[in-house]
Amino acid sequence: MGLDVHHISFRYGARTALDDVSFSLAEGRLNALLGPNGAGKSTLYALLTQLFRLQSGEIRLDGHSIRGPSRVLKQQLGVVFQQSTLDLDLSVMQNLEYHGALHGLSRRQVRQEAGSLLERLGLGDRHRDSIRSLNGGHRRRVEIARALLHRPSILLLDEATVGLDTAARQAINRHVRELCREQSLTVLWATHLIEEIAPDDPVLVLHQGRLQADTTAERLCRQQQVPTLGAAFEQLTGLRAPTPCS
Ligand SMILES: Nc1ncnc2c1ncn2[C@@H]1O[C@H](COP(=O)(O)OP(=O)(O)OP(=O)(O)O)[C@@H](O)[C@H]1O
Repeated sequence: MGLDVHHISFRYGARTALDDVSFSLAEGRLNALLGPNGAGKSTLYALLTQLFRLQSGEIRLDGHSIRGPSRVLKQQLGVVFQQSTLDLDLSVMQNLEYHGALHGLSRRQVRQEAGSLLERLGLGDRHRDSIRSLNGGHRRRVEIARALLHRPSILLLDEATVGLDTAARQAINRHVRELCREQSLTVLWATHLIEEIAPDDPVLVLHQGRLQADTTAERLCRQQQVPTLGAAFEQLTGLRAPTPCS
């Protein structure tokens, strides 16, 4: 399922958060959305998920323009926001069941789907555990499982690995790449961490609301005539590429 963003601009009063942004997601791939703080990533996610109304431009799903609240878009998108929305006192499965009910799935459907998703995400034995008892990396994986429960074809992750240690970040990155490969899942992976991006990943670089690059990481390095994506990022934004804290 193709997702295109076509000439989107968005303002908060006098402040421009997105300025004429257009791109198409590569299907079945992890599309990295790289941008420093304040680049406009969260605003873009709020528009894609229809949390905010478009001010100008359009979103197209498989070539069809989405106008107004769309059930089709809702069905095709799975979303993991920056802030966790899991209920800490409920179990992993209860959290998934609650979300499934919102999407009209029966308990049985949820249990079937959740079983294989949790297995795939390395949480096969944690169904009954409360969210509170899980570490940050495992909570993130539950959120990914929850986002995929209704079988969307596109997964939007907004800084999904923020605050996690290196091992947990790498594990989540690996799991998401497996889902792309094995299920042709299309992913938009917003990050400010260069190290999460592979050389052949499609990369969108957003800075001050403008799309500065739409290519693969290796092509971007060639275009900018620099050896690393970090150096290309610095050249495009004038900012040092952030490195993880741990
Ligand atoms: N509610 C708001 N009111 C006014 N300005 C806002 C609001 N939300 C965001 N902005 C501004 O819009 C721009 C884009 O912000 P946005 O949160 O989309 O960026 P971001 O790339 O997600 O940043 P971060 O990584 O820090 O979350 C920034 O200049 C920000 O200050």
